[in-house]
Amino acid sequence: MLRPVVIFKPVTPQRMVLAFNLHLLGFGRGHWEALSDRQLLGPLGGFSGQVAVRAAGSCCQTGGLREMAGKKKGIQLQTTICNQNEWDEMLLTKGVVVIDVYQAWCGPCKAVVNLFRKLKNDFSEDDVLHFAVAEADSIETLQPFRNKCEPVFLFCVNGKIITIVRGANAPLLSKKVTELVQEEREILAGQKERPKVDELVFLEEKLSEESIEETVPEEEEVTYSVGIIKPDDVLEGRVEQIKQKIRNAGFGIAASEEKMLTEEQIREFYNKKREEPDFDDFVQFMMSGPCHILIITKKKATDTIPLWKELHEISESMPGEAEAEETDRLERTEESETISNICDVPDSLEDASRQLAFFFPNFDRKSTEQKFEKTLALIRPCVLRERRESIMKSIKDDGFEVAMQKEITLSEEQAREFYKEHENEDYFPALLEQMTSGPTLVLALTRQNAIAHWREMLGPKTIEEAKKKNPNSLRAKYAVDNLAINQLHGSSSLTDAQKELEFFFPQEHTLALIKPAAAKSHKDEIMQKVKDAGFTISKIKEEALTREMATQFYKDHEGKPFFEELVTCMTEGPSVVMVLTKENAVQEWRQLMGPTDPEVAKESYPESIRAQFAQNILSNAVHGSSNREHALESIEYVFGEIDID
Ligand SMILES: Nc1ncnc2c1ncn2[C@@H]1O[C@H](COP(=O)(O)OP(=O)(O)OP(=O)(O)O)[C@@H](O)[C@H]1O
Repeated sequence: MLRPVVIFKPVTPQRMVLAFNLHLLGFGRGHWEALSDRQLLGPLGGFSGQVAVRAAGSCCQTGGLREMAGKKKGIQLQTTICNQNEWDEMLLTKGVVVIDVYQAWCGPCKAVVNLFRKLKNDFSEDDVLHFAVAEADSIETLQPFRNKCEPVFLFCVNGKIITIVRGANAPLLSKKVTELVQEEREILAGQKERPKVDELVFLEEKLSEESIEETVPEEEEVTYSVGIIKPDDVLEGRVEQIKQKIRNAGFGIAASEEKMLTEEQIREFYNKKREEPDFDDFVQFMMSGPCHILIITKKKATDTIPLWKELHEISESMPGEAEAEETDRLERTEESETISNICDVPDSLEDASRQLAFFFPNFDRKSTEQKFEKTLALIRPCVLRERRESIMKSIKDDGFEVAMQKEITLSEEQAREFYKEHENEDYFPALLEQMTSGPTLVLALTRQNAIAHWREMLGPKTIEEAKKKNPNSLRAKYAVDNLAINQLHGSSSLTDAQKELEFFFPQEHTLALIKPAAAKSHKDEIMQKVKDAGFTISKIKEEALTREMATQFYKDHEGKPFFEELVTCMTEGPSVVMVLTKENAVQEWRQLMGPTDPEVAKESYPESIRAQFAQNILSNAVHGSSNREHALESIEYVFGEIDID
């Protein structure tokens, strides 16, 4: 897994001294209580050899949130660790302790309790397995886990936190527990030496949601091959068509470069053909003009080389001329040319690796794999009117996701601001005129290497150059007669992309509230939806609204027949109140909430929160600010003047 979560460091002498002192002071054995339910909790004994549990109700916090599983039976499966002292005390426990680190607003993870109970039963004879819960906010050591939506399980073995599982991943939790308990058994039975394990140190930055989202998951691992597009195809302008064909066949293109190959490079790449009679002529031909060299990628799971070999066998041809709607034509084939005539590739993985190092010595696989980027794309007014569908198809076909989009007619002031770096250019007046002439489609596009890839699809900046050098590029294909301004824009660097995305999609805050009935029954599911939709939870608290607060929220409805009932419904128990942050947060949260009436929501937007979790129109699960001004007003009302940014 590439997810960077922790670094390792040995346990510090100070920690050991602290633990030892706590033990001397009587923390540990005296402070924890053993329970007599042997089946559930193991045999009685000294602290180091017994299940460490606290009697129900001894926790420093009370209330529904902190109800432990198993309370109904009068015993707790999981010990509650309330503060740093108790955390340090827990570290004295011998054996394996599985700690559910939770947030106050969502409580301990209920989904795993049955699994833990089963594991406890399975290993009841060993007395080496213990379970605990710890609220991230009340323990300094757990500071890096604060304000996270996902449950986190830490594994403490013999006083050291040695591993971590994120999410209520039952199979993984079960596997880890089983492995660790079995190892403990062997160690206790003298069959195995205790292995030297480093303790985990939690790093807040590395645990941030962003770093997780920006990292390519393991299953996305890719393999690489080098492809060469020959000089005649380059000279006759077929490079883009060939690349498109390669992408259509399910491959990615991580890099591409036009260059004159040296004789040595050609002989090296085509080494296998060296015995063929016309090999020298072929080498001369390859040196007759620039080639286009590609790094072709394929997800590892699908095995690059065999698939690539299959491509050699597919009898297909490329279309002749470039035309505006040629994406469709690319799909049509004339049965004459094999793909191996279009683009040459090595035969084996070993060759591919060698060629990659040979042609692209500086190519950094790791950084390429991890560059999952967002870029800004503009489709300008003239072309948007005529060719919207076809451009959107090219975007989707090339593996882009549209993360955000809006149509906007720029005012002259906005256009001047956006293009201020171009204001001394000859084309500036024409650009202003074009950008203010009607709606522009603004897109935030995501995929691996989005910035470079989108620019590559766009082609050269001027229409003249695009038509000459890359007639299949989008700027050439979608040029508008008599207009010198190209019709599509893409950010040129990561910094530009961030700046431009911020210009069109500024980060916004909204006030979101989970109403009392839903907070009671569906909090976890709703929080998961918030997280899945990519919101940052900038502030959160759980509290019962006063009538005054509820009236303030819904002041626009005062006097309506349902108003009193609405206020009652809003004050009948604790709500979860949040500041959600994202580009376009107000609108996106309202979209995720769904229509006011859950019956309508079920019809028109069944995935929405209200469709899934609302009871009725009054108790309709969630509330959200209706516009930016309301959002700022309500945020200040609930959280005071806060600096969220
Ligand atoms: N006709 C109605 N009958 C009963 N309750 C209603 C009715 N219309 C609105 N409500 C309640 O008043 C709340 C505020 O109404 P509004 O029209 O502002 O809906 P909304 O903007 O979708 O929801 P919210 O403001 O809660 O985010 C709704 O969430 C709903 O609970």
